[in-house]
Amino acid sequence: MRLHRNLVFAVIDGLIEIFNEGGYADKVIAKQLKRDKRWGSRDRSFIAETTYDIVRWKRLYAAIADVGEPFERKDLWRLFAVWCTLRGIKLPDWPQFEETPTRRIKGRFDEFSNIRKLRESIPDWLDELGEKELGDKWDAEIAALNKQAPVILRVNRLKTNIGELQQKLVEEGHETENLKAYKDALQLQERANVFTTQAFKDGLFEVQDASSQLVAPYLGVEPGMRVIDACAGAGGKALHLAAEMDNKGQLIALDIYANKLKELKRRARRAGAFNIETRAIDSTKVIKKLHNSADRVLLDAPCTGLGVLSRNPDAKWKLQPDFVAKIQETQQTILRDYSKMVKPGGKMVYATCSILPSENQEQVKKFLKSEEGKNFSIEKQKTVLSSESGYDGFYMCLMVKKDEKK
Ligand SMILES: C[S@@+](CC[C@H](N)C(=O)[O-])C[C@H]1O[C@@H](n2cnc3c(N)ncnc32)[C@H](O)[C@@H]1O
Repeated sequence: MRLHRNLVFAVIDGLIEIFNEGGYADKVIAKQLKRDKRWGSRDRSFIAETTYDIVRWKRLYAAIADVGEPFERKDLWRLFAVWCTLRGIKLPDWPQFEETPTRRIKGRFDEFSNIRKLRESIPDWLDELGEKELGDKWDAEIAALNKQAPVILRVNRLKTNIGELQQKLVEEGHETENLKAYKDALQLQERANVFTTQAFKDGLFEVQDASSQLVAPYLGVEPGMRVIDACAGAGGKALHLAAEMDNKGQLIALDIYANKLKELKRRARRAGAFNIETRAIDSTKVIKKLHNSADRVLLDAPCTGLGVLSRNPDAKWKLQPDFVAKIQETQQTILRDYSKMVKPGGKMVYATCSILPSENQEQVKKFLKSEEGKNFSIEKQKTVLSSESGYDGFYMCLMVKKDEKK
């Protein structure tokens, strides 16, 4: 691989913003990619993937390069040199790489491979938490979460079907594989920016991880039902629910952030999902009005996101231990308050994209013991580990509300 100076500069500039200025990797990369209109798809993927890689392996690379935060510019060049050396990429004779100790880099990599928190490049507290919660599964799980996530599409059944979409994508130069265990999923054979395809612009698919695609079907919605997606965000699952309902019935999408719901509406228009109504939760009245009214409620709760580190590696560095405790309180409040919207005999799914039992089955156990939770029982639950599925880590639990009349 030949390194191009302006692309490497874009990576280094991006890393400064992410590591030293608190920028979010996805936003910073999107900004860097706008620097030069002449960059082609290979150039763009070099910038995006290299930046994500160095973010993912920050702790390991910094230990190997013997540099610490806050990073100076020259330190980031050293991290980049480590990235190249470990990939077997020959360093060009640029002044920034003078005196790079290539052999020492390899030696230190071997040395650090015996220490999990360095090998897997994670903060001490996260390594301790993962081991405490997952025991001997943590080793394989964190290794899986450090792999680059594949690109998975969800075919929009409101507009097309798997075979038709595959054909359209072939015509636009993208081969996909049918994932048999996931009824609506296609995996891209080669990474590409599919958002620029006509098929995407026509709303024929969404980009959505395979594990995430299990959640909407888990709720068992049917056309004609009244369904509430209480933490709908920008609507990944809401769009899937609308397709599962065949656009029939009422789907109320709630969130505390109106701007996310605005984005949901835009995506719904593109997807041809017409039965979604959005409501921002700006007071407790919004929820009260919906008490005992829904056949199905989805609680896709805010969480640590520890199941989706593959696609969001900078969460390893942005996440703080006190946030873990805080978000767990929010999850319990959401379970308590929003479960009241389920009507007697109705069902609810509590889901997270976390792999921590304390955000998942432990939260459900606690809820079932509470005043409101006494009305519910578990119908089924599923823990998806990234190390076992090859996709994101997820949890989902389907609960039924008692119907006293029966
Ligand atoms: C896991 S994300 C949802 C992702 C979304 N369902 C999807 O599939 O694209 C959790 C969402 O919960 C929202 N949220 C956080 N606190 C909330 C609360 N107290 N009530 C409702 N929504 C909340 C966040 O704004 C965020 O959009």
